[in-house]
Amino acid sequence: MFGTSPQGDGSKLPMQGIPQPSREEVLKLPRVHISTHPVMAHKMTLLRNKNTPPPQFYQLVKEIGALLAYEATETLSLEKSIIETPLQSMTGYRLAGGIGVTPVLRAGLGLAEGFRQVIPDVQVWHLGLRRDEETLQATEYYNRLPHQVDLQVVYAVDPMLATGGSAIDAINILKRRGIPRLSYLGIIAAPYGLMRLAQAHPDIDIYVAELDEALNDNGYIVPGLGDAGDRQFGTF
Ligand SMILES: O=P(O)(O)OC[C@H]1O[C@H](OP(=O)(O)OP(=O)(O)O)[C@H](O)[C@@H]1O
Ligand SMILES: O=c1cc[nH]c(=O)[nH]1
Ligand SMILES: [Mg+2]
Repeated sequence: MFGTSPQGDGSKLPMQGIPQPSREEVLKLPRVHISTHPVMAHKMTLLRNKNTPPPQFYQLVKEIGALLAYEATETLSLEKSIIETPLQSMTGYRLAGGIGVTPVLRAGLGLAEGFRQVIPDVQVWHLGLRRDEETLQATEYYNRLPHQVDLQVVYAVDPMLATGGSAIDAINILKRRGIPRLSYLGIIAAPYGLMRLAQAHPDIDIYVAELDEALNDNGYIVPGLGDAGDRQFGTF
């Protein structure tokens, strides 16, 4: 029911009259993870505040990206690593296989920076998608994904999961690169976009900081935070 994308016909607002699932419905989805950490809730309130200026907003996106990265990497595989401490040898662990992060431009850039503060040696694969604000359809305008893939997992990172169109496209593009495991990492999801992403890609894990109420008729998440790209980069 929620698998179709909105289609602006010019005569009405793009989400007008389109049924949306409730928060309760999407909370039942099996691979959806919504943060319950109090530090996240604190930072989210600062982020959403319309009086938070771009430099502080960008800093918060990075901090939230680091917290999300920590939560979303809890199931990564490890391999044994024998080292010498100053006192003796011991068997420790290191992450098995490489990790990739795909920031969906522009708004995903701050999240990717936060991710890199947790795991500095990730590969960063940039992907540019732009949502048409009248039809809500995303188009690809930049793609620097390498052809050689030797990673255990790639995280597509983008703060806003609204209709889900951009996230579905990003995962489709990454799947065509043959990556064995993919996850999506975002800040705020609308139930509509979360349901569509989970239905289109039931094989990925989806991590978000918070789940909001709905999309408004224009396709913006409410209560939301406005335009995550503009608020990071000061382009109002
Ligand atoms: O779920 P959707 O309905 O597809 O909407 C979400 C997309 O919209 C925003 O990007 P935008 O197109 O505004 O680009 P920007 O990052 O350059 O601001 C956001 O960062 C997502 O990529
Ligand atoms: O609420 C929204 C929806 C799409 N993109 C944003 O930046 N914010
Ligand atoms: Mg934007």
